[in-house]
Amino acid sequence: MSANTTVNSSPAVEGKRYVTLPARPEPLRVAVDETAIVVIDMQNAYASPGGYVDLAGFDISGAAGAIDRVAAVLDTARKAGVQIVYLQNGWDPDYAEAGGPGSPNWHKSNALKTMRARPELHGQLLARGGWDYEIVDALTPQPGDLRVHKTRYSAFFNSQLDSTLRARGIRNIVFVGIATNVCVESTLRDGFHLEYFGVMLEDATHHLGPDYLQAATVYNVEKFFGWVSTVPDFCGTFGQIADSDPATTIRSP
Ligand SMILES: C/C(=C/NC(N)=O)C(=O)O
Repeated sequence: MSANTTVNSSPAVEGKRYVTLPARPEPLRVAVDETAIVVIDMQNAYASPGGYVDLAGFDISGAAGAIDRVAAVLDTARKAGVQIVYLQNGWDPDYAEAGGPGSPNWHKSNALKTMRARPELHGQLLARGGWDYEIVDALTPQPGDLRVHKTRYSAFFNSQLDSTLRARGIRNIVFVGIATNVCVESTLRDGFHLEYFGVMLEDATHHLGPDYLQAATVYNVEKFFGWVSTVPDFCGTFGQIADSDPATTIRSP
């Protein structure tokens, strides 16, 4: 397929609204009501000073800009009638869901490691019900948005995400959130294997670690697992339609 040929994620059906999102490596034509925004872990843990990744020593200076750009995406999506699904990463307050020493998560989770190194933080990081687990104030979910809890990096693992999306006929997922190279990429990859068309808005994501990790995920998504687009392109495309706007509806010839 040539680099500029538009990819259709589903056959055209009369009465449905379609848009063509500029993306790399190809523009992607999607049905609006088969598309969801999946907001990965825009929680205080990952995006606020004093949250888990800040306390664990990661640079979160890029998170504030990501919050603003995610807010713009969500505003446009709501006006276009696109379903929004918020993922929240974490565990029960007793950390039973985190797994014990028999789980690799217990050994690799930087939140758990930080709490073991600083016992005064025990019970505060990524615990459901606490400030760290909550979505940042600027992105508070609105009526009609959905929230899905997850306990590992991939939002598809042991969660209700797949059934939540399938029940609503979603085939296309537009990903925003943190961290590009961990939970965003893990979820987009698993989505690919579950037959979802994944689009990452590169400027509405933020990575953890060196800058080359953002570039690496962008490369992986563009080359192997999905499509890469931007906030201006998403807002420019979906901003042209309002909920139930007939202008983009496919009609029989
Ligand atoms: C490192 C990390 C990443 N999470 C994410 N939301 O990408 C974690 O949860 O510990």
